[in-house]
Amino acid sequence: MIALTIAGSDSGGGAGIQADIKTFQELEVFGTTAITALTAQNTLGVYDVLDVTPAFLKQQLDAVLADFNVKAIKTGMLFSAELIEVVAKIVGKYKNIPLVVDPVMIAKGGESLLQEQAVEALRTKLLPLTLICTPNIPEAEVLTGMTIHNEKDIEQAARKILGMGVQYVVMKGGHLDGEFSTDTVYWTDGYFTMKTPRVDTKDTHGTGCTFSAAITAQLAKGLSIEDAIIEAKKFIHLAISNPLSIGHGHGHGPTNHFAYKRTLGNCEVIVYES
Ligand SMILES: Nc1ncnc2c1ncn2[C@@H]1O[C@H](COP(=O)(O)OP(=O)(O)O)[C@@H](O)[C@H]1O
Ligand SMILES: Cc1ncc(COP(=O)(O)O)c(N)n1
Repeated sequence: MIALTIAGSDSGGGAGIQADIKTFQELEVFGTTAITALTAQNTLGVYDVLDVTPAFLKQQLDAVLADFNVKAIKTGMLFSAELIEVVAKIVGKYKNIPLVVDPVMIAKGGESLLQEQAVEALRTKLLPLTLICTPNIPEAEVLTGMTIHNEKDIEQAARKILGMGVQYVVMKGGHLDGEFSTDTVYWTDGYFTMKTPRVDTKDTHGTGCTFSAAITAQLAKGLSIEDAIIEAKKFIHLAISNPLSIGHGHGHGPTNHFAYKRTLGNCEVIVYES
């Protein structure tokens, strides 16, 4: 099975393209890539960003899609409106390949990974092509212009994002408080909720990338949309709850991409169906 990630490189290895390939590998999916930008980054922050030209991103996408039988595609850091336009134009020609969009905007350290002017291109060009979009709460606020305080707001924001052309929205609850880290999956006429215990840690660098890469890998392997998302929730919970404790310890350390296989995917996800 082959998957493609269109994302930024994280020199620190915990997020971005590196997190995606490690996750694909762990799930026995062959990873191909189209890199949008290089970041000079570690557990303490992003020090610099160097984006590729739209023409070079197109070359990478054309090279991969012309040769490989790609079964699922994900996007991560897309950085600019120009790069989003290239992705939408090319991915739009492959409507049969499921597209997972992680609308990456801000790194855990607060640095911007998406230019402000690019949000509109994300909304209008890419979201209409998207099977599954995985915003965290701050990203959902930017996409919808809403302020999210409670479950009712989460549902309203999700419904707004569905209105932008997305088929399934996974509203991630990593940024909320509480005993559980709860994500809710919405589609036009239903939703379900997934809960795993919240791990008390600041080593959450790359959680969103890893989660969306795991969904993409499971789709590439042929799982249903619901099963792919639930299996990915196990993957990310195990990755967060088996810490690697690397880096200097003052910042956000990476999650453990080896944990899923080592624990045989052994993790309970509480699922409430609507
Ligand atoms: N401390 C935590 N304990 C358990 N699960 C978490 C924790 N933080 C995040 N998650 C889970 O990790 C996934 C990514 O969520 P989140 O951290 O909100 O994304 P992002 O990296 O985009 O900010 C979600 O499934 C979320 O519930
Ligand atoms: C290149 C790159 N892409 C994405 C993220 C976001 O990481 P997270 O998954 O923690 O939101 C990042 N820090 N760097």
